[in-house]
Amino acid sequence: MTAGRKPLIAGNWKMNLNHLEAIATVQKLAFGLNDKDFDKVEVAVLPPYTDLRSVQTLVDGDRLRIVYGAQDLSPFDGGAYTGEISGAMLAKLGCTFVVIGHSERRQYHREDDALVNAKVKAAHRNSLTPILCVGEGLEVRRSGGHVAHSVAQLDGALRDIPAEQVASIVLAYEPVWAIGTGEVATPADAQEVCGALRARLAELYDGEVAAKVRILYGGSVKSDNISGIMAQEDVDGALVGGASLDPGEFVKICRFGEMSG
Ligand SMILES: O=C[C@H](O)COP(=O)(O)O
Repeated sequence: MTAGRKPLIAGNWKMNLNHLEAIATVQKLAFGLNDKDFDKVEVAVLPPYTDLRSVQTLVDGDRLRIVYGAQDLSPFDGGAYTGEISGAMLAKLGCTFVVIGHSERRQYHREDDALVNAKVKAAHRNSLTPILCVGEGLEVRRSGGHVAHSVAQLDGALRDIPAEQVASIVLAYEPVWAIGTGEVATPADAQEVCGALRARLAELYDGEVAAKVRILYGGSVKSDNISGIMAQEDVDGALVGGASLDPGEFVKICRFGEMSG
């Protein structure tokens, strides 16, 4: 965490919580985060598509300082693509963010770097901020190729994306072996790859662009390990899966700076 980049804690609900559960969850989050001086951290929720309208109504109606986004989008802006959701539809629902290239999309839906790149472009066409995920599996980690692997995914995702668009992007380093396993990367592991991603941005663009980009860590983040992760220079927040489904725990994660010991 470095002054100048506002920390972002984003809860990726994955395929959990229907729209009624979403309303109850956001209400509990709002209750836990509603003091006026809690503005040092940007808090986002990333619900399933079917929850977005309910979340929008709640956030707008109660003027909550919680932003929200989707977990994926189509690379196309409209047309005969059964089952797809366009960036324009998400923008109309007031989404700020959209997750792109999550390892579960890469693994279960065979998304490759070219498709991830097309989705980043679709997000920008529709004024959505990508939360672009990269990260290695266990075999790559064991072979020592984790930095090169994550940097290569970054290169593929950002092909032909101009500097002014990259500056507003959010990156998320999520080692696949740490997702939903309870196996959290050490703060030093997180810093190693997040630092390498920032250095690569400086090479591809320049230091000014690299310094603006927020880089999150994701993988078994909980209230008892967030502080060590956030203490790292190049880690600007967290992409939280399982722990974001428990509003009490998610509030504690968002309030990481207030925890003692
Ligand atoms: O998008 C979130 C990540 O996949 C992390 O999930 P997790 O916190 O359940 O390990």
